[in-house]
Amino acid sequence: MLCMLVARLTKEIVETYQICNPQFKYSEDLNPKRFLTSPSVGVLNDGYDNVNSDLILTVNFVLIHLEKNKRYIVKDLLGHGTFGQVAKCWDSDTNSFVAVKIIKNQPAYYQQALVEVTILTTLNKKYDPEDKHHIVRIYDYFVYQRHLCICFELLDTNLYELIKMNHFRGLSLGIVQLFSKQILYGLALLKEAGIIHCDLKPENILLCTSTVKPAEIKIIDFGSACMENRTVYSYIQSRYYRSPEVLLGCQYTTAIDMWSFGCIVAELFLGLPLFPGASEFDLLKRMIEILGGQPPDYVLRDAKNTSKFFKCIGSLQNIDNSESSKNGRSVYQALTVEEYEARELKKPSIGKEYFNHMNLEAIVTNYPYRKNLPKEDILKESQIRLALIDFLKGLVEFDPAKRWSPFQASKHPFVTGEPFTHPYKPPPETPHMPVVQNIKVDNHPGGGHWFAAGLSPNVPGKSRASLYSSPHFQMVQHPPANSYGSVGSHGSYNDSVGLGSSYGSYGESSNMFAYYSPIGPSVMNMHNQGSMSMLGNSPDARRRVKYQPGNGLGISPAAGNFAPLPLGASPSQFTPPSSYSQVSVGSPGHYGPTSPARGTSHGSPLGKTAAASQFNRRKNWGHSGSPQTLEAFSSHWQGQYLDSTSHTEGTSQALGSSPSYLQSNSNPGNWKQRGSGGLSANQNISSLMKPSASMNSQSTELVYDNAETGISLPDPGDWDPNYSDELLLQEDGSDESSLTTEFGRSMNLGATETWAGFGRFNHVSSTNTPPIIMQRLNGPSQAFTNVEMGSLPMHDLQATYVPSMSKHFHLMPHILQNSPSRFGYQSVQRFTHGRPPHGAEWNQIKIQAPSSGFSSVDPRSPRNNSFTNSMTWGRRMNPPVSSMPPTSGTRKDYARID
Ligand SMILES: Nc1ncnc2c1ncn2[C@@H]1O[C@H](COP(=O)(O)OP(=O)(O)OP(=O)(O)O)[C@@H](O)[C@H]1O
Repeated sequence: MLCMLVARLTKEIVETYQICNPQFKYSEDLNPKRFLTSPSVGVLNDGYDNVNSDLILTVNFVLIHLEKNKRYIVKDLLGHGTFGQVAKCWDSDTNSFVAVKIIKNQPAYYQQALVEVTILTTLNKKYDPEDKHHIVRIYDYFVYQRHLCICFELLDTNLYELIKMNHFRGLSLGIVQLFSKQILYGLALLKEAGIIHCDLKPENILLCTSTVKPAEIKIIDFGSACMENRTVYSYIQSRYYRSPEVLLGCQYTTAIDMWSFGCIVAELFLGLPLFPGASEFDLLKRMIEILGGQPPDYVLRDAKNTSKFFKCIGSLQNIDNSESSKNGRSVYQALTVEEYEARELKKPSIGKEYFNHMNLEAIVTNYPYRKNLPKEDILKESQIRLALIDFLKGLVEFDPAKRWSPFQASKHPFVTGEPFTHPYKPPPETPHMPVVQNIKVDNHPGGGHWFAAGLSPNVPGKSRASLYSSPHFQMVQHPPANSYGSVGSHGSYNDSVGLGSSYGSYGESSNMFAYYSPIGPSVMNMHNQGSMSMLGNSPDARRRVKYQPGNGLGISPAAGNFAPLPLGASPSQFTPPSSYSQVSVGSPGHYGPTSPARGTSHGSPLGKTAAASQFNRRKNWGHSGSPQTLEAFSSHWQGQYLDSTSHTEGTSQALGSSPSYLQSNSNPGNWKQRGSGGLSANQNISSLMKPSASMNSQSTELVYDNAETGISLPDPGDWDPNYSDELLLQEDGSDESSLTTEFGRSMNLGATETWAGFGRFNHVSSTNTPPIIMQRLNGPSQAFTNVEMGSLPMHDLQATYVPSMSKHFHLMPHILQNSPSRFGYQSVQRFTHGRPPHGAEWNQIKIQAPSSGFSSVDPRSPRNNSFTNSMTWGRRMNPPVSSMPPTSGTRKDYARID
């Protein structure tokens, strides 16, 4: 009887209502909507979009891929980034959940998101068809309601969240080893493809869903990635993970990802970022202190930003490429805080110190051991720690030419599990193509022949020698005249089984580097307005284009040698006056002193607004991810916690459980397990979290030791929601127009054709434009062109271009020069959680006062607000893990590009 009543009042409630009132009619449309997007007021795009140009999502909102007639039903929000929202969606065709990134309805975001589509598609299909390299899979993309939607495999918690769930205590060495290996595997693939991720950090590495691939991770977020031989931006990488060469404004290669990787490995072990610089000055200072060195003189000599951080105390003539600072005597000396202040007329932000020991060895060596670890296990772990120190040294190596490549790092005993007996000497990286012989001149109207000189556009001349000898340098085979853009034929991994094979050219039909767009201009209502240079219209972009120190190219971009091609659409173009008009900037190098942009636009409005939104996101968002993440993950790791001994016995099993490792011996570097080591595949993830006091092999709950919760964490005071224009305000002294144009051209993308206007892209109208955007209203009008995605040498194109792609040429995402990711990097730094000091075990770590309510935070700090809403930021006072709010998908807490 009761059952029937319950059924009537639940399952059959509609019928019950109809019995009570025959007039009653149920309509799903009348149900209250559960909004996932905030703000949820539709003010743009016929009410579909909010003021931020985000599609307003509700639970059960249906995203439709019209061409395929495929429906994705929105169920939850997984995260939010610069580009838009990521929703967990139900794919009824496959009966599975997927993650759909719904890009903001603005052209710059759209264009940049196409870069991610293109790069990922290429990586997936061409380089990793069997999904062995720990790179997220892209399934689909389409435009719905004028939003580009990118469908990915659904992943779980990111590594930052994992560390956070472990109360910012490091993970066990076994898991650090396991994850290191997997990340290296991804990085090896990127290197092979000549792609630099440019934003590698813990929150861009996600665990696979527990049911699919437990204990596997994948690298996400290729929205900032670029081709190694087409590095254009100088403003990349999130600060904590930023490499010295990027910080100094040098040419860079895939080695910058290896630096970030080293920072990540250290953080996985320590639970805290290794270099939590509150500013670039602070970052460099920490690097110098912790690593006990500084960038080599040949790097400093050619770097754009050297004078910002160093003074010259010797003769520059003594610098003989990489040999100069060999004897430890450098002609450069790092500025003190006072000297920096005197030079820059502002105090550098300096963050707190979190480690008592200020060098890498001591920090790792003295990191607290797991409580109650038997002496012999401590001894064993101490040996592995020595291997870790040696491993890290090869990764966070100042000299990019000496920094290990993924292949070299993969052979390190820390990764292979072999006993560590002496400092590791990496095997030589197989040289790629002989550089000069394989270089073909890239013909273009402007006549600049970067590659004729055997140079990547950004290689300062004097650094060439060492760059070539670097394991990271890979000269991409330049396309012969009748092809357009070979990705290169390099076999960098020739350990037992070298790849050694060519990957063909971009022109292959299978190769998605022939950028294409899921939609045509008509869809976006962009109108062909004829050829037009975009360069002058892109004030922001020029500030981010890589500076060209020296004259390594033998060509001065300012000399107008390059083609009069556009730079691309700056996001600033998409914060336009309410009615747009075209500005014709048609000649080479017109981004000059006469440009309204020069000297008048300070920084990126998009960056600033993004920073603000990031701030709000951190402040307001709860954790919407799966609460079972860790438990689910853990459930696949049943077994005893393995001490350091078992580490060396279990790795091969753990990895063996991964098809990647089983099947990858013929892959780059022959990643076959060399020794035993690491983890049991059945190991409980909770037990892997290093400082856990109680390692219950069966428990899926982490048990923490109160004594270990007193660790001081990076201070929330470090975080600054105000975007720093520090880097963006620099006058380069060169005209990057040509440079960027050339970048575009050399990608062999797009034809010289202009599309202008906004169509139905959202404008940010004057009524809802934040003041920071308003400052751009008098700037150049928006117009975006095919050329902004690069100009294709047409003879090359015709020779090899796949006809089916030609219709999409106009939307080739070459516009990445003006990437919103570049513009939108926020000044969000890593949030810090103070915990009460506790326990002698942590005495190597500086203790911060218990921070309930973060009383130690400067009340004037804007950050302070964010910490009053403590739940959003995670817990600070050591509550049990079971009460942790679910965290996946909301990790946007810190360490963005400042
Ligand atoms: N495949 C996925 N599965 C689960 N969650 C995901 C997936 N991809 C992204 N997310 C979540 O969405 C968030 C935003 O994704 P992503 O970093 O790709 O966006 P973005 O706009 O490029 O961010 P950013 O501001 O860092 O550039 C991620 O931090 C993550 O939490």
